[in-house]
Amino acid sequence: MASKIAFLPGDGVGPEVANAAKKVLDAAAKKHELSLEYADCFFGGAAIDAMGDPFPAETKEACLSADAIFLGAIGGPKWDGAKKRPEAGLLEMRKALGVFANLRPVSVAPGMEQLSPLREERAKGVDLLIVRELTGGLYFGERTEGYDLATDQCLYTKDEVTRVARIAFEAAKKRGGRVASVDKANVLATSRLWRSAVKELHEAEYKDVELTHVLVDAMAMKLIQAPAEFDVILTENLFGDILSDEASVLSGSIGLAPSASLGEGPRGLYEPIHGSAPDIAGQGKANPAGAIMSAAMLLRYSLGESAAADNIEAAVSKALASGRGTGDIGGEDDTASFTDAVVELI
Ligand SMILES: NC(=O)c1ccc[n+]([C@@H]2O[C@H](COP(=O)([O-])OP(=O)(O)OC[C@H]3O[C@@H](n4cnc5c(N)ncnc54)[C@H](O)[C@@H]3O)[C@@H](O)[C@H]2O)c1
Ligand SMILES: CC(C)[C@H](C(=O)O)[C@@H](O)C(=O)O
Ligand SMILES: [Mg+2]
Repeated sequence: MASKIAFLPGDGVGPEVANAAKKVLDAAAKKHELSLEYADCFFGGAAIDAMGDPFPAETKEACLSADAIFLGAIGGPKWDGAKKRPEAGLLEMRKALGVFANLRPVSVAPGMEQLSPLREERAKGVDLLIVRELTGGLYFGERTEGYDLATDQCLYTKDEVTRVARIAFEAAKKRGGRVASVDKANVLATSRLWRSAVKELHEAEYKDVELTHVLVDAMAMKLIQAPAEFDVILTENLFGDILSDEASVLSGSIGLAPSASLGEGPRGLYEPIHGSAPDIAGQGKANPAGAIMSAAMLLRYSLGESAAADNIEAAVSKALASGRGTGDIGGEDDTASFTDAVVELI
């Protein structure tokens, strides 16, 4: 039976990188004899234009009945004044899918240190996984918005912290065995709850994993100063959003960074971590590697096809190692020619 993928290209460079990922997925499917069926859906600004809502009921239904959801990117200045912005649609979708754990891996492959802005010793051996809580915290609290006063509520329950911490500890057991939990416990009540819930779970079930607690401002510094020291970085929604954009640049460009958002079951949401990049949209300049690697994560986590996922990841690494790449990493490819190079290697 065919695996069903809800396919949401979105806005700006979203469709450019999503179509690149689809091309690579199709090549991997052919090679590994997988049957994939796509349901094309309106989402984000494109859905506001077509249907008046960034997350229309039809799209929600297609996502909920799919095995996996693939998203390009959404948003852009065109919809800044919209009553319900594309970004609100994205938050609503993550909540509706129950994908509370967002995995954002960042690594610098041996020999690829020259792509990193750190360029030297510090970039060597960087291999980290950010586990970002995705359906709680400031992004989902109540808001009030007036002319001279606005508020955003930050709320976490212990259960919300424990379930995402468990994902981080389990991931660490399969990687380097270390978790750095990031919070702002010197100021925020939600961070003190975060720290005590993480400690309690560690004490009860994961004593074999090394756990440290790092304040978020210090982590912003350490990610530049000594990024190779870290293995799994566990953190709440807002901090994870910011630190993952920062960490992505360690490998050369935000355009290289993939993500998987997972909940209780195998169904997941896969998207590069970057946005719609309005400054380069429509010019064929977007780096599709993050979207392509997100497609690999889809095969691995939602469809259980790890051989096909390995094949895609190896093809991207090989293409990059041979000097192929888009302009953001100093290469001469456009989106299409880099994608073709990856397809060729598959
Ligand atoms: N998941 C998502 O869909 C998502 C994520 C982040 C931002 N956004 C939205 O995207 C819009 C633009 O946001 P922004 O400009 O702050 O962030 P952005 O990630 O779109 O772009 C930041 C910078 O990175 C560059 N960049 C991004 N993706 C790239 C790629 N694939 N290849 C090469 N360069 C790339 C851009 O050109 C830009 O200079 C906003 O509306 C924002 O809300 C959406
Ligand atoms: C667009 C925005 C809502 C989104 C987020 O903050 O989660 C984006 O920045 C991301 O990282 O996926
Ligand atoms: Mg972000």
